[in-house]
Amino acid sequence: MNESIETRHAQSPAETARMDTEQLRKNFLIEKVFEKDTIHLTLSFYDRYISGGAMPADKPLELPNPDNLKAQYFLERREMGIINVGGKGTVEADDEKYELDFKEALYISKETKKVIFYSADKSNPAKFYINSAPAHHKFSTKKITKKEAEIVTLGSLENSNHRTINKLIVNSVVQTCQLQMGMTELKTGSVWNTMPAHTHDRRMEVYFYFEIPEGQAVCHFMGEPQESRHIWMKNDQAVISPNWSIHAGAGTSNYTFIWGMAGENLDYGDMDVAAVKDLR
Ligand SMILES: O=C(O)C(=O)C[C@H](O)C(=O)CO
Ligand SMILES: [Zn+2]
Repeated sequence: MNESIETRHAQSPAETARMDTEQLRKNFLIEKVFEKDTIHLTLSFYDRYISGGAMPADKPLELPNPDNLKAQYFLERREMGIINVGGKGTVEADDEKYELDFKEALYISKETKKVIFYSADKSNPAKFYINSAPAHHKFSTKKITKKEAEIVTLGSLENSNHRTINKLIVNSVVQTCQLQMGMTELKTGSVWNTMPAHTHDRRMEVYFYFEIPEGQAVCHFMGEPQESRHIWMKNDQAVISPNWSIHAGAGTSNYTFIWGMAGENLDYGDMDVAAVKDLR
């Protein structure tokens, strides 16, 4: 089997507050995103968001058509965002080929029938991190590099949260139905992302942590702002954040993460901020 799709049901804040470590991890953590010559996908019932990874090495990998979608093909009613977090690779979307280098992104429009993933060098395979949401309009497929991204620098070294937010798939850069994706890079010495933390009832979100150095980890905080829980994350793992949950993390070193979200609007700034002094 070179593909898998797992489903995750939506959990309420009250259920989540009663979960132990194992239950939290089972419901929200996505432990395995990348495996050589395999596509792993997780379908969350928060906004029917799909996240996962494709890592072609010895052979190209074709995007499957999971039975859960009951569609003629994966993107019949969906759009997709991809960010390469590995070696150089190519994504073929119908008859167009897009070369993606490390940290380059691709938005693929609804109604793209065939998507194939290739690596340029099997000894340094591409790792295509994939997010997908339901879509109701066909926009244009577009490659996005950091040059086209909207870039914002936030935080400070004094607050251990100096970071660069690369907004890659946002409505000022590319037209999408509901998908937004970007990548936040923490500066050396800064460990906190997304502080002050926030929720956004209008959208769910998935965080994918990478560039965590060997032997280090990130402690991801989730839950309602006054009822928080934590999940320890290793390199190349993702975590689902419900609309009602904060999503922030502190690492034992600096690191990079990809955020992806979908829901009611395309307004990146639409956040309900939880002041640090009020967190519990
Ligand atoms: O470090 C940050 O701050 C983020 O990257 C925040 C995410 O982009 C986010 O949560 C958007 O809603
Ligand atoms: Zn958010």
